[in-house]
Amino acid sequence: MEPMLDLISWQRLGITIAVYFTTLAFYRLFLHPLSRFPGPRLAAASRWYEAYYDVVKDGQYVFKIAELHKRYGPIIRISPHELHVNDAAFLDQLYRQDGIWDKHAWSVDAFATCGATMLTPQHELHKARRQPLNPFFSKARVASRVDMIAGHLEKLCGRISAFVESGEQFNLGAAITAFTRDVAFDFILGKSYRSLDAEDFDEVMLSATRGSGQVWRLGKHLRFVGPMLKAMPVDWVIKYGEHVTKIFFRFLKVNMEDTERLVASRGSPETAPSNMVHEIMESKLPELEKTTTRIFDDVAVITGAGFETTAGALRVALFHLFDKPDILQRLRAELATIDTRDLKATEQLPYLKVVLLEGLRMSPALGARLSRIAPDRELLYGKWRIPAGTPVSMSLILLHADEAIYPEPLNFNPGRWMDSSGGPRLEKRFAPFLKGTRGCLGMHLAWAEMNVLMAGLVDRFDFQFRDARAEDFESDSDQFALGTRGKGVLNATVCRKSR
Ligand code: HEM
Repeated sequence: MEPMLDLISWQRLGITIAVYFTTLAFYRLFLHPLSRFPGPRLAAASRWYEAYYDVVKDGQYVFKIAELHKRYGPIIRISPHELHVNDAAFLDQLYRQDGIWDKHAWSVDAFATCGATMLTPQHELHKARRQPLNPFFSKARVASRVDMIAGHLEKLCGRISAFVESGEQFNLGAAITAFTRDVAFDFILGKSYRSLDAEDFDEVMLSATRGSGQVWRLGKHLRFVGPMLKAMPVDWVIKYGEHVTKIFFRFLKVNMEDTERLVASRGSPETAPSNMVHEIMESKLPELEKTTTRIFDDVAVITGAGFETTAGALRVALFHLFDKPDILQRLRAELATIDTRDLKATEQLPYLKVVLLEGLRMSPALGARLSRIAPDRELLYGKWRIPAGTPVSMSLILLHADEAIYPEPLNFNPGRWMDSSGGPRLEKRFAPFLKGTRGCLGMHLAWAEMNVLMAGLVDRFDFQFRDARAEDFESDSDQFALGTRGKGVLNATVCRKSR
């Protein structure tokens, strides 16, 4: 017995662990297929480097990566396993329609919602799950729901008109999120979640988005966090959680019940209008993919992807429009050239389009770097041969602020997209929704909402933002979604547009 105890003594255990980690670090630094790529040694040796910026520094790794690019060049090794490229010319190589493209499981699994299409690492399974969603989110389907979008706009304008009468200050930032949220749920589930009816526009959802980013970052490094949170009984969290968590879980519960209701009503004649759940249920996917749990993962993630993304671009564009009278006047003059506000007409307006492009540039929807893996072939970046199976990522925050492409990137300047030589060149290097097999599913819905809301509000109201500053809209952290300094708040007073 004694020799056995001796064998597992603490000292031996310590030495074994030390030898293991030293050997692992040696392998990663000198023998690993990525060892010849530039980047900091610490990041190459251990993921704890990233964990420090993710967890301790609260979502700062993307900005550290920007610094590292300045030092080491456009392609760098940012962890033992992953490369990052900061060069818009590589967008077309990495986000493509042809070929097999996996996602980095380590990153997407941290959400513990493996049934969601967006978070499915494997190419084939993702492709199968996305198939029934493509027609549901097509431009034609969105066009068929413009009345629904216009209805929510009227409700928003009604709420804003009440603030015109009262002269009270209100949070336009939360009101915009309420609009995009109500539209997204109505579109996806055929039911509005009525944030536009809430007195404070369900302002708490702004913090909830940020909170889920924190959980995701922690879950990447501590793998038990996501599954543990998912296993917690919802009613228990609603009872004992802190304020924001409670509200978020209450909302998740309603969302789950709605999904269950729609799954159960499959094929029934008096079911809700067009909704995504039925689209999946009626698809050719195998029955295993049609369980309530799997579909709920998709509902939760797609509805989650569908509001702060669009709201962020609208908020920054609205702030700058009302902060820069010349841009506002030009947009109003353009709107005056059409006598309808329907989607088809507003889509044709070139200045409205560049105002929105500039909003999308200054508010890239996602703070997270977006990885792709080519499992079956090498990728080429300049002289670099990237081994098959390597997660390679790019970050929209960094691309959209590249001074070489966008001089004075912090300046809201729609004109940069109109310059006859520069504009088309810029659009070629710009992909705010990304492209390829895993590009944004909700792009047409987002464009419709942005066109309708912008034309609707600019036409009717004059906003004043007394305590808002341009810095409030700058990204301050990676919350998977974009974290901004102002956290989505945009306090406004309003009057009717002067004629
Ligand atoms: C301005 C608004 C939006 C922007 C800029 C945007 C941007 C993006 C980007 C960059 C991706 C790629 C993410 C990745 O590689 O992991 C993405 C994916 C996605 N987006 Fe959006 N998005 C917006 C609005 C929406 C809306 C309104 C919806 C739905 C209601 C939506 C649903 C999705 C989904 C489901 C995916 C995953 C697609 C897949 O993996 O096949 N997005 N979006």
